[in-house]
Amino acid sequence: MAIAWSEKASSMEVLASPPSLSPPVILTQDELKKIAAYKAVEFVESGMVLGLGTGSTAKHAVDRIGDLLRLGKLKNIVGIPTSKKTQEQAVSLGIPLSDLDSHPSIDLAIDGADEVDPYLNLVKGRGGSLLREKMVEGACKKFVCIVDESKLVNHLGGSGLAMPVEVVPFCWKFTARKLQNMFESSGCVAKLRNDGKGEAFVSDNGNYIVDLYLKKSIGDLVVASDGILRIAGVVEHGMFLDMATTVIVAGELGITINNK
Ligand SMILES: O=C(CO)[C@H](O)[C@H](O)COP(=O)(O)O
Repeated sequence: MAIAWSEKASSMEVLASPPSLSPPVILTQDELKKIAAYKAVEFVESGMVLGLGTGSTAKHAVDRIGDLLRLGKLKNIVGIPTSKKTQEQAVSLGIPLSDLDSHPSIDLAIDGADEVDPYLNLVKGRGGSLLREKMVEGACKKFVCIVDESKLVNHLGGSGLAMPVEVVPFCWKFTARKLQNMFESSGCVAKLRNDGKGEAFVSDNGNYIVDLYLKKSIGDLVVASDGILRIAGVVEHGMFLDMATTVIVAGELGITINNK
């Protein structure tokens, strides 16, 4: 049976509230992201192999890990970055890096998300790194997702923002049309993502991203996922179903930790 975040909220523990000050402190979205990220880094222990996420929320976590390494509070960390951008950030912070070939089992990954439903299914990839994120986070014993409360939705696609699908550049219009037709009854419009300079956005893997905009729920998520992956030309999609083991949500009322 479908549930909504508002129903779930009554059963969630608020772990930390901002201090009660007068006048009330309004935290920015970025401050909330940082609070969630710092909380997640409390799960990190010396000696761990860590999946390092991508995006403005994950960036705070990577910064924090770098700080703790520099201060000697964490030791012997190996990071597995989920994008070239995170790789550059981690190198600049002196975090030792490796890859899935050498470290096929990861202790813990920390990453953001674009949407989180009440079952802790996610949409990821508005930053364009969904393939590497799915590979790394799929290899994790624990995947802690960190979001501010604006990312909570009652069903995936519910924010009205993009549901990303990574496709090969070859005949991308053909693939985009197939995707749009597949979700026609959900009012789907498929658009090629651009890089903001008039060209197609190209992922770290040399692929394009087709963003699906949905007016209605796409129904059964496993059926939708399987359907998308059966289209030749699709590399991966941004639905992360049953992957997050914990979602940390930072909001004006404090932090909630939601475990699978
Ligand atoms: O999936 C992602 C990148 O591919 C990001 O984690 C997601 O887009 C959230 O980004 P942000 O933390 O900047 O809101």
